[in-house]
Amino acid sequence: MIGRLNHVAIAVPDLEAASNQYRNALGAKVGDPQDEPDHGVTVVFIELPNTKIELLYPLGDSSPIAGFLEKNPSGGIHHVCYEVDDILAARDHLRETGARVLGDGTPKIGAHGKPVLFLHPKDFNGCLVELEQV
Ligand SMILES: CC[C@H](C(=O)O)C(=O)SCCNC(=O)CCNC(=O)[C@H](O)C(C)(C)COP(=O)(O)OP(=O)(O)OC[C@H]1O[C@@H](n2cnc3c(N)ncnc32)[C@H](O)[C@@H]1OP(=O)(O)O
Ligand SMILES: [Co+2]
Repeated sequence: MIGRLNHVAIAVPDLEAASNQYRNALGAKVGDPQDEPDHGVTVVFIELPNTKIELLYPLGDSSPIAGFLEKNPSGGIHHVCYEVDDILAARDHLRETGARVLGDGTPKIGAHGKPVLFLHPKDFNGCLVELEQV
């Protein structure tokens, strides 16, 4: 069911500093910050030859990543995103396996304009999993 690794997301305490570090120290192709108010984050995408890095910074006062950054003030890997062909079929299958789909199970439109869902980290070895329909 899951396909390519679409991105690895890193929550950062300073989006500009992290962007400059990837651009200057790591020589990566770094995009511009993109506010995603529906998700409570500002994101910066870094294009790699085989996947993307998604830098995340809280946006607004009820960001879902605020708690993560409080616990990890230097930042840290926040989630991985796998691609799926059919996100509703994936959701229903995962629910049948007992996995918790976060929210009410209705996909939201993510940063790439595609439907996304999240699976609880406690059900996937402490790793927050995002699914993106491509
Ligand atoms: C623009 C969209 C973009 C895209 O790719 O298109 C995005 O990726 S948006 C990304 C931001 N949105 C989300 O992350 C939505 C899904 N996340 C959530 O709903 C929350 O972050 C949640 C429920 C995973 C955790 O929320 P919170 O930290 O407030 O809850 P708890 O403190 O109760 O945490 C419960 C338990 O889980 C551990 N935890 C929390 N976050 C993570 C994480 N990222 N990775 C691994 N584990 C995580 C936390 O430490 C708690 O564990 P415990 O042992 O009980 O302390
Ligand atoms: Co993501």
